[in-house]
Amino acid sequence: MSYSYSNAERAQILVEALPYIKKHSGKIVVIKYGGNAMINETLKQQVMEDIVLLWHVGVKIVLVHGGGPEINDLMKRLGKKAEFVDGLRVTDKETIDIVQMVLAGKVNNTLVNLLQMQGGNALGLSGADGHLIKCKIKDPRLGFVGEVTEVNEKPVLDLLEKGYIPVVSTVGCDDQGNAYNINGDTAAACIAGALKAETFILMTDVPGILRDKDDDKTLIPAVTVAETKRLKEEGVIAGGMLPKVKCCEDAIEKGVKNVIIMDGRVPHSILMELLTDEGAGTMVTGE
Ligand SMILES: Nc1ncnc2c1ncn2[C@@H]1O[C@H](COP(=O)(O)OP(=O)(O)O)[C@@H](O)[C@H]1O
Ligand SMILES: CC(=O)N[C@@H](CCC(=O)OP(=O)(O)O)C(=O)O
Repeated sequence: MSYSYSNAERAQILVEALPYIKKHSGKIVVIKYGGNAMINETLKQQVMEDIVLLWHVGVKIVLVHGGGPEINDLMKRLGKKAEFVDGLRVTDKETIDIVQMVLAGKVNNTLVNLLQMQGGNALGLSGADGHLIKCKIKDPRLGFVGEVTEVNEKPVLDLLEKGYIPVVSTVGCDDQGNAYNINGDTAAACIAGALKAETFILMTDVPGILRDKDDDKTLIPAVTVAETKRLKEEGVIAGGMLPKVKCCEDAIEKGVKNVIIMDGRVPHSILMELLTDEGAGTMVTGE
């Protein structure tokens, strides 16, 4: 989309971003990207543009991605039925191979490529690289689904230090070399926590935490962890939002300053959140 702004208006818009650029430059921002926001090619392109723009102004971006719909797609093509228990994919031996191929292979490569096409310098790694994500079996009934036991943030810090955008797929491994499938939100929250990120952005398919989940106009722009606990007790936060909010709480407990649940379907929502006073989605903070 292009707008008919005068040059003076364009300059004014850029100047208005200056305090926000100063605020975030040099800080670590972890972005969890996945789900439907990753299916739409135009939206995907816009997310990559946002990331590269922020990277150019000195924000230390770490992109952690899922790819559930793409795993479903390959499973279907291979004639395998996808099965979920409490939102987690039942992952047998064959499925973990598919998960690795899709997440650490196709999706990771594609995102690295797209970032580089926008002029960014990206480097892909999986949770198995550099012992980034260690895990153990979460529940034997789920097969190779990993529960994160340890995050070694050093490889990510090294890449940030060298000026790269690390792009992380959420496959982990144990000391015996078994690969595990980890839920994208959970893995991203663990990485954000280990990095003590300034900001952790969780992209989803709803505007944020809503007071009435069927009414987008009831968006709650900001909540504290104490308030999320109350909203859960009241039943306002339920269903798929429950594990998401748990990820926010865990990340904050580990030292992340702000977590933002935002709508990945809104074009340039990342820039709106970080570089304007409009904000986007729900910001969760410790107090
Ligand atoms: N208070 C709430 N605000 C927003 N969404 C909520 C709320 N309570 C429950 N939900 C449900 O949570 C879902 C988001 O979780 P989910 O679909 O698992 O996200 P994703 O696919 O991005 O991981 C929404 O589609 C909505 O149905
Ligand atoms: C254990 C488990 O369920 N893992 C997820 C990992 C991918 C993911 O989380 O993808 P999104 O972020 O796109 O949802 C899965 O297999 O679908």
